[in-house]
Amino acid sequence: MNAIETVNLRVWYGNNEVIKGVDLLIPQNVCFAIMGPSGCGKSTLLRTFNRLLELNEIARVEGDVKLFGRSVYKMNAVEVRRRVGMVFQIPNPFPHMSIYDNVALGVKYNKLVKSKKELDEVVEWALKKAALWDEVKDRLKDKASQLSGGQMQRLCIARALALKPDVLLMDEPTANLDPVSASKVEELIYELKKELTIVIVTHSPAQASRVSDYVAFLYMGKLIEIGKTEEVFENPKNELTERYLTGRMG
Ligand SMILES: Nc1ncnc2c1ncn2[C@@H]1O[C@H](COP(=O)(O)OP(=O)(O)OP(=O)(O)O)[C@@H](O)[C@H]1O
Repeated sequence: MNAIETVNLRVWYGNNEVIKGVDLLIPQNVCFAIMGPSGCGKSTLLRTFNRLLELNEIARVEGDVKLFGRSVYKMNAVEVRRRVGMVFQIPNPFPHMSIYDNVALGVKYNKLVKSKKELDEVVEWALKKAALWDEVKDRLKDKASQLSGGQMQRLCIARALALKPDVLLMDEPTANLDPVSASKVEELIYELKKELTIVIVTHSPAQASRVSDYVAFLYMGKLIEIGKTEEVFENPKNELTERYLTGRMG
């Protein structure tokens, strides 16, 4: 079964149609990249997957998004957002909260544990999964704002993982990181996709080719091409894809 499926998905902001009938299938346990030039609708598409888009009052969605075969619109929105975690372009931990609380908060809110001991275990587990534990284990009470940008982004990944999601959405997760921190996040993606499905938005073809198994090329709200990353990069079927991959598109 596919992790995510969209069926004739359309999105408008007011009268402006920005996603124009997208059908795509995202298999389980892969890293799936959505690439395309600025403004083509990548972030908008991603935000339909966990129903985050409906928090925007002027956004209107038509069509369907299925999570493991079930329409997300027939599920509880809070449950959808627990199962489909998200990491953003600018690391957004709660800066005044401790490192520990940043990870623990959602776990408590979703009542996923019964005791403090269990909570400690989940926090440790998530920080280990996000490859941050060794750097923070002796300073869990420090404020998140005291971390570096790269550490903050891994903290946000830990915060999402602590809810044990099936899918992790990453919207340009390395765009604001230095190269070393960015490659740490890319290594993490490689490890994490063994256990969950990752959908990453990137405007960098190089990053898509490094991290993803499948790739979709979006252009002006339309899905131009989709396939195994190797095949799309080696032999793009659409001229627009080729122009994008060879840097001949703005
Ligand atoms: N909150 C909003 N209100 C109105 N229009 C919006 C809103 N967010 C995005 N748009 C418009 O929708 C279109 C798609 O934007 P979106 O952010 O999804 O593209 P993107 O491919 O992720 O771009 P980028 O790579 O620059 O982040 C753009 O024309 C943008 O101006």
